[in-house]
Amino acid sequence: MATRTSSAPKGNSTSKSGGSGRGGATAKSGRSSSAPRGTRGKANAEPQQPWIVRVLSGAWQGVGHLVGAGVRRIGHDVSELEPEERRDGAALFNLVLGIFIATFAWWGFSGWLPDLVYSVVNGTFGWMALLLPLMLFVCAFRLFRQPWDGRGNNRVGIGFLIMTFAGTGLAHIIGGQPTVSDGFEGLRRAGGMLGFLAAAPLAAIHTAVPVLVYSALAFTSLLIVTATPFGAIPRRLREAYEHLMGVDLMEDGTRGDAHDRSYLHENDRPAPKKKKRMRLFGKDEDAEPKLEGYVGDEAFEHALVDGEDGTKAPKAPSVPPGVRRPTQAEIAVEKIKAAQGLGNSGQGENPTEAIPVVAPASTVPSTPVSPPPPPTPIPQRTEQLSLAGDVTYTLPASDNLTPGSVPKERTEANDAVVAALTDTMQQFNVDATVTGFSRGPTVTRYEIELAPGTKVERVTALSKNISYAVASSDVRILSPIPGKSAIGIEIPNTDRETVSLGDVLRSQNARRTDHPMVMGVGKDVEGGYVVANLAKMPHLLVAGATGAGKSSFVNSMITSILMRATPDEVRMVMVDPKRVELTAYEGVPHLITPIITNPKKAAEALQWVVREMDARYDDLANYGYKHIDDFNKAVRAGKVVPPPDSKRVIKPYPYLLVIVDELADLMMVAPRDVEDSIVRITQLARAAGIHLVLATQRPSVDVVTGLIKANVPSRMAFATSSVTDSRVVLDQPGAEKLIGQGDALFLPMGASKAMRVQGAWVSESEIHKVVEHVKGQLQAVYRDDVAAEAPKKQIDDDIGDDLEVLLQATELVVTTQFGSTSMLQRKLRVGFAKAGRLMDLLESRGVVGPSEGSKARDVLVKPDDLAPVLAAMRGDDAGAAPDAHTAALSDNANANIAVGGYAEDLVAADLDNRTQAIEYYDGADGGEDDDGEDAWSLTGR
Ligand SMILES: Nc1ncnc2c1ncn2[C@@H]1O[C@H](COP(=O)(O)OP(=O)(O)OP(=O)(O)O)[C@@H](O)[C@H]1O
Repeated sequence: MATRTSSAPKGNSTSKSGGSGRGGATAKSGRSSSAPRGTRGKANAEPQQPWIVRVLSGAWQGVGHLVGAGVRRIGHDVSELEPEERRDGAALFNLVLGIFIATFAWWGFSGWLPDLVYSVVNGTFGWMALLLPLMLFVCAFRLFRQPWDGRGNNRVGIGFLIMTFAGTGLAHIIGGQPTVSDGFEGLRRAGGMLGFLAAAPLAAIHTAVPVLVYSALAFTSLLIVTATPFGAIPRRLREAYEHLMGVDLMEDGTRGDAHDRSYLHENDRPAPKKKKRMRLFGKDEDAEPKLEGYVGDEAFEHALVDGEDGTKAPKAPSVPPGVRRPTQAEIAVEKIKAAQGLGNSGQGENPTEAIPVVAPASTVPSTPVSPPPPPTPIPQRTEQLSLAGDVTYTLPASDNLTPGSVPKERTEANDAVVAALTDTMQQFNVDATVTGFSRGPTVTRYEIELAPGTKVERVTALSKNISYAVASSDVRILSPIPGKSAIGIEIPNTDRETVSLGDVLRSQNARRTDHPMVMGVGKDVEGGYVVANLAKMPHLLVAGATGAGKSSFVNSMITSILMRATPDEVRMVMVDPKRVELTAYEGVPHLITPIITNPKKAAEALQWVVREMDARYDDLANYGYKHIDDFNKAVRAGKVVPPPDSKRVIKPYPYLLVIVDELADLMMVAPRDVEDSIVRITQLARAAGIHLVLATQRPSVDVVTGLIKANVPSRMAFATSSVTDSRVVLDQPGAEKLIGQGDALFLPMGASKAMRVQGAWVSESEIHKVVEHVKGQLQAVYRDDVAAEAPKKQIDDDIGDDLEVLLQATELVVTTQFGSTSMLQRKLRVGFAKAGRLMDLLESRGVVGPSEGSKARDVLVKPDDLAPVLAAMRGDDAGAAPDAHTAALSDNANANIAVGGYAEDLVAADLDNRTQAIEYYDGADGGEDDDGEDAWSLTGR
């Protein structure tokens, strides 16, 4: 059986679009430049052949193509073979020979020629001559339809040869072991000449020996032809049984799909019946995926081992059988042609511009194209705070944060992926080209452009095949890339890079603003630095599975603030129920209260934040300002004057950043209180300069409730364990495909699409240095009212969950001056038992007198006294007049600025310095304070 030995591209891997688009052009020229050796050899030899040979050969080929075209249309259509891939001449030879032998072996034709051939064939193979036509037909069928599958065709051919040999040996034994003395006629009626030669020596030992040997050989040949490994025999037998009994093969789809990958249109998979027929013809459709499956498994195993021992990144993964991967040189040649005209216009300088696929990385080794951010220090701000004349607070020096590794723009791993993507597109006949890629620290986004008329769905439907081809389960497809007519395929880098917080804070955009609430977020997929203003978010939800990078993000955030903000600009409340994540910051002067580790205390601290917010709002309302920034500006300008009889010194309010490292722990302790506080803070606190950052590893609906979600507009989703969690955090899937360790989707307020970023990394030692610097200058002055004041507002235990309805009942009874249980029942629509309980509560609080049988009770509170009674029930400090309350809180707020235990007048004396300082950054940032300004921004590299 004539087969091609080298694997050639399968037929339909070639675009038939006539080169429409670059994909088509690339595919075509790629193929022609890599025309099969056999074809090329033939073309060279042709001129040397006599014309008669050429004519006959041409005629033979012509008939072969004609028959082949018909055979390829049998069942599901595989007629899209390229001319140079066909083996129709050889296939026709097998077919004609099979028919010829069948004429006398099966149908008994006679004549001098059949008789002559019959004598030869029958004399050589004996009874096996009956099977020869069948074998030749199978070979012809394969050659017509799958000429590209050289390996499979060779296997079938070799299997048939072994089968013939074993069959003749067995036939010789069964035919009575004729000897040469029985003559040619005697041998023909057994195993023929071949059978005699095969079996006679073994039969001399014992008759059983050739029987055993050739039975085993025949069985083995059957396995070879059907490509069945020994281990798969039971499964094959079961399948065969199911097949014959007409039972649906459960696994068939999978096998069929895997096989289809090698030569069928993706959307053109055969119906189960057709698959059945193909298998009955001995086609190795089951075998191919199995064999290739082993190869594929190996590739994945290699990838794993490589990853483990840190050796070289895996090469592009295996491709389906018979499909030849274009060489790097071919890719380079084609892409250089395609990319001509793009020039080298500063590629890499603009992070939004993908690197065109021009040459393999071997010629562009893993070197950065654009320079890393300058390692120059962050300029010291002019408003360094002078405290008490002899203490000057300086921000930590930039060199406390070490520079990260130099970013790479292209590595060999990227080129391997480009080759794998190109192959996949070709295999599935998708007319698309990989036009470039943008390498980020964790993932690279490959850009794919479609030829006109090619559907986007053709590519998106290939996501699993792409995952397979690049040996990664974390492939994410963006269609389109926002702002571009291209599909983006994000594939994790096998050689990840760490993003240093120092680099992010030294980037252009971070330097552009002095706003103290600006933090370094990380780097996006295009390699641009992402910085965000926490004041503009205005509240942030950080979620992700354990180990995904939340705490590292929170560390980066806090360190950013410590690097950029003085304690009088930003104050922090840190809640760390896990107890270990934030301990490094204990004692920094930016803290208002020691780090809170007790969830119950944390819930109370949130209530303090609500009170602080109310106090700030009171000031805003009293003095007629809408935002704390305006109020602060007015204070510095001396426009805010306290009432003449007040001793209060009005000072600017610092921003207040409340960080909760594990929201779930708080929600478990006091879900209602925590939710109420968070909702109140998030609804109003923006104008008051109070901002919440809530982190959780359990983004489920009982932790991140609908109310919390609705009021926390910015989201940072690290890798989640399920798509449901992703939806809870982002309202869209995607986070479940992230690869952990700082890989995140960032959805700042106002953005419609989440941005993929690699979070900035700050090491323990860097944190330590920064914290030491900060603590060395000032000691933290904690406010004891944060956790202490809250118990005052405790609601009595006996009221429990009935506070709201009790307040209504009190209002009702006092305003109507009618203490009737049945009235409460009617008006409040409660049952008798509840109304009776409410009346008992009212009696215990002195609102009504004791029961007097069926008569209504006396009401002891006059309508004028209703407000303090209600306040007492709520747990508010009833005695404090609203004004006094506000003033006290405001003084507390001002005390926040009194760092280092200095007296208030000292702080007041410093006001001028601070005023100037704060005006400086407000002025520099003035334009950004407008509503609607993005909370985040990107910079170049
Ligand atoms: N931005 C990053 N860059 C590099 N590595 C990171 C980054 N973020 C996290 N990692 C790696 O991932 C590990 C786990 O991160 P982290 O402790 O922040 O996860 P977590 O989500 O807070 O987990 P848990 O909820 O269990 O505390 C870190 O020890 C670090 O090795």
